[in-house]
Amino acid sequence: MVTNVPVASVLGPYLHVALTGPQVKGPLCHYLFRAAAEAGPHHILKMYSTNGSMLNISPRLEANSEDSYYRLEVVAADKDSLLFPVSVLRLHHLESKATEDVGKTPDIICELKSQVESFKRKLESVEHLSWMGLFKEDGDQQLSKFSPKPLTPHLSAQEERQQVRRKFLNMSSLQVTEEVREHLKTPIFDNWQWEEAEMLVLLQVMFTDLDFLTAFHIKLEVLQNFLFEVYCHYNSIPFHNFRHCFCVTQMMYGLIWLTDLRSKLSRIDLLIMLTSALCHDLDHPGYNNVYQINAQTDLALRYNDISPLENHHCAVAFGILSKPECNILKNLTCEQYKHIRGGMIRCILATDMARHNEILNKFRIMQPVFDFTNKDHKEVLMKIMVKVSDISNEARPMTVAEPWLDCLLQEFFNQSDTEKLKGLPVTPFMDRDKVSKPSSQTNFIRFVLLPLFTELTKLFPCLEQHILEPVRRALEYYSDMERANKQDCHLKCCGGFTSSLFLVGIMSAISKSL
Ligand SMILES: Nc1nc2c(ncn2[C@@H]2O[C@@H]3COP(=O)(O)O[C@H]3[C@H]2O)c(=O)[nH]1
Ligand SMILES: [Zn+2]
Repeated sequence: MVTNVPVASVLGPYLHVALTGPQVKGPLCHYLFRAAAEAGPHHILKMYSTNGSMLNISPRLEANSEDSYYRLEVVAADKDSLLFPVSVLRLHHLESKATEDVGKTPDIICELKSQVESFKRKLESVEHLSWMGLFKEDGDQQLSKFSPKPLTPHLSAQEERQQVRRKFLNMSSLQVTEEVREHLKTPIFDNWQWEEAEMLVLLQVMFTDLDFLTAFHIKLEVLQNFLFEVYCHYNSIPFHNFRHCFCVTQMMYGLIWLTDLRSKLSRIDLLIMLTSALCHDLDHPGYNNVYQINAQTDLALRYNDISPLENHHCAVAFGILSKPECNILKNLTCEQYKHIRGGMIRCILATDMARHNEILNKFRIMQPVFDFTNKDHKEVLMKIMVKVSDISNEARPMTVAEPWLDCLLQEFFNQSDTEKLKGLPVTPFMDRDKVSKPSSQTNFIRFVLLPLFTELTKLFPCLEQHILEPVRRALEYYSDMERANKQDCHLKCCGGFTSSLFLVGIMSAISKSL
């Protein structure tokens, strides 16, 4: 632990720090050494400001005063632990052992337990987002829209899924009205009003209305098994969940109709795009590639740090397809299967944002001479279509898009909290202490969405009104919000800082491929 303290820490700020005992002062590294030595090699240090927010331990920490001392805490979790479950288990173990030896639970263990519980509550609650104005006036209503449905207490996850399956199978797709079918083909479709079983029916409608069942001899029952397994393999996490999968697939479906791709690409390529959208985030754990690599997770080890998540999503997809009762590709020729497998792997791996510039630049070069009969051109277009669908929330009406941003930030903050707790590098644009909702979005729209959507709109000018204009309106909306926030002195500092943080963060992720 001590040897991991960066050399620069020696030059760190002069600090007033409260350790467990009295308040003391001196350079940052002094406390790190002292606390690390006291804590032992498997513990993690956390630093808090006087108002209780967690700080990055770094030489750039601001020097403070006796009135605004920092608090340094030791967390009972080691670097291999799965954070809370394991640390809580360890505490229980420690508690029972200490109780056996001493006859009562020592104060230090009570204190540690209450710290773990309080941090756990902080991670699980979404109220902390309110300080950034994350919720509009009717916050409660919105919260209920995007927060996961509470499980019926007596139902296990398994039973709940079976209930969804029964509902799904009992609902005939014929019940989906013509009006809903038409709506499903547009980016203004409101995903929040549908429950899981209904989303499964709507996915079934997408596959049937594109004639995939007849073209590829897919039995309805097999399609239903496949869709249900896909649903089961998304996790209940704030953003990368089954509803996100539904949205991305629905946007892909909408784009296919809006751009009349049915007349430009083969049916098999459309199947690749829709199925890739459906499977692109399967079994997402809620922690991104940077985390996987820094934390040396099993996924990073398995895939040698190369797009670990996207490789995993793809492997899970083909795992599902390997079950005969779910295999929608089983009646295809070997040649067709190989084509679809290759296409899906390319499309799903293309959703790694570290490859964003590489793929967008390829598309830019092809743009002036784009040829729908050219294999390379088609492959890049298919990747671009999946990428656009994946990050298309802001192309939706504001009432649909905004709750998605809240969900995304919740997942970001969960990750950065964990990074802090485990002593890993903190991903800057995910840090709850540094990021604000409008600055995160204005930067994402300016530097990622507009360049990508503009390029696709050059090929399909009709998309201007459907995806470019709403994104421009969203930029105005968040720019106004940013300006309003800047009138508040505290947020002014955060906002300015966040812009540069965002750029450093997202651009370093994006430029990895260059
Ligand atoms: N700030 C911001 N980031 C987004 C938005 N939509 C998608 N992203 C990011 O783009 C990434 C696309 O790939 P991931 O799903 O891994 O993670 C996604 C987020 O990090 C958005 O609306 N705002
Ligand atoms: Zn996604």
